[in-house]
Amino acid sequence: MANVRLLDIKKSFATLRVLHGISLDIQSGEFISLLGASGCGKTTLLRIVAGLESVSSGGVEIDGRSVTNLPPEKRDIAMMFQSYALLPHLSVYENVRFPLRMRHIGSRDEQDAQVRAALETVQLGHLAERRPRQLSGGQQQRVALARAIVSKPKVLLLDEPLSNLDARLREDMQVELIEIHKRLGLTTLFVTHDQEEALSLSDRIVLLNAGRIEQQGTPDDIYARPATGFASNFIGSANLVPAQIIDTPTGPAGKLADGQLLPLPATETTRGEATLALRQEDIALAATDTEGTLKADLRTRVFLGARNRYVLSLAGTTIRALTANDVLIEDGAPVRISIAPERIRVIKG
Ligand SMILES: Nc1ncnc2c1ncn2[C@@H]1O[C@H](COP(=O)(O)OP(=O)(O)OP(=O)(O)O)[C@@H](O)[C@H]1O
Repeated sequence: MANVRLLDIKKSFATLRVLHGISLDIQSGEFISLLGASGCGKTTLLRIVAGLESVSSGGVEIDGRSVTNLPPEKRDIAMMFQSYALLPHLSVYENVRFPLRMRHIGSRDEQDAQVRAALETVQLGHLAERRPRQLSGGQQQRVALARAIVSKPKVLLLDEPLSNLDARLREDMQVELIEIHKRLGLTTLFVTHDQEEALSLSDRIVLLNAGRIEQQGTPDDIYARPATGFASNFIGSANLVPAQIIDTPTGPAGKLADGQLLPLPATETTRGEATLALRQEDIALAATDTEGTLKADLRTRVFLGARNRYVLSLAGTTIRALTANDVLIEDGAPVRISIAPERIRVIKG
């Protein structure tokens, strides 16, 4: 276990500036997700921590010691990639032993004990003699994980390790990753563009936007209090609706472009131009005009199995609402929506 410090890391590829000054303190044993859209610089940052990429400026410290100029093998870090990169001609056992062999770690007996322990951790002890092609995608992924943890690294770097798995397997592996992390307590930096994955796995989420940290916090924090429009949109896929925040006899409200009023909590202090962030899952739909509901136009319904996603037009803005699949509203029918005032986030300006 080790703490990791990223010190004002900047990185350019020729004229392309990819990272604009990333500073981050990662506590020993912490599980951090780097979350962001494709191309925002997540992988580049991870490769810099691993030593596979140089910095343009700034540095990396592990346990208070600068590793900025150390090669990957001197950093005590293991990295697992999206493609598992298993060696096809070696057995599962030999794939996992590979890093120990390459770095001459331990005697043959010690290596054997470490490989067996790593395979047990990922529950693959019984498949040690198989070749990678004789395994399912999920099993191959576990071999890659065993290979990453076999040398007992101080820091584990995971670059979208679950993205090649189908939805069901992915959920299973998420649970396993949480359990393995708890058991081994490795400081872990996990790259993903999947907000649900980040929310379910991490102690802390670091949201990256175009090479900068947009926001960081615990999953609860980031989900409940996205600081910017970008964060709202990215986490929880909120709808962003422009509004004028005004006082009404019953308290503050968001006045939408068509004049409809959306009540806000009494504690809301913003006034004037703002954006309302409305979470898809917080929007309730009704077919009848009851008090406190707003009129919207139904554009389409997308059946998602357990849920429905309704695409609506609210005061000229397209919004999406995620509901249980028993809320059935006919296409073309008038729709009313409501949303609990305390669930609405007001973003200034
Ligand atoms: N070796 C390189 N040479 C030139 N440009 C690069 C290099 N590596 C990455 N880039 C560019 O840097 C930017 C950030 O890439 P990076 O792979 O870090 O993004 P990412 O957030 O991990 O995206 P993804 O989720 O798609 O992997 C991209 O515009 C990419 O094209």
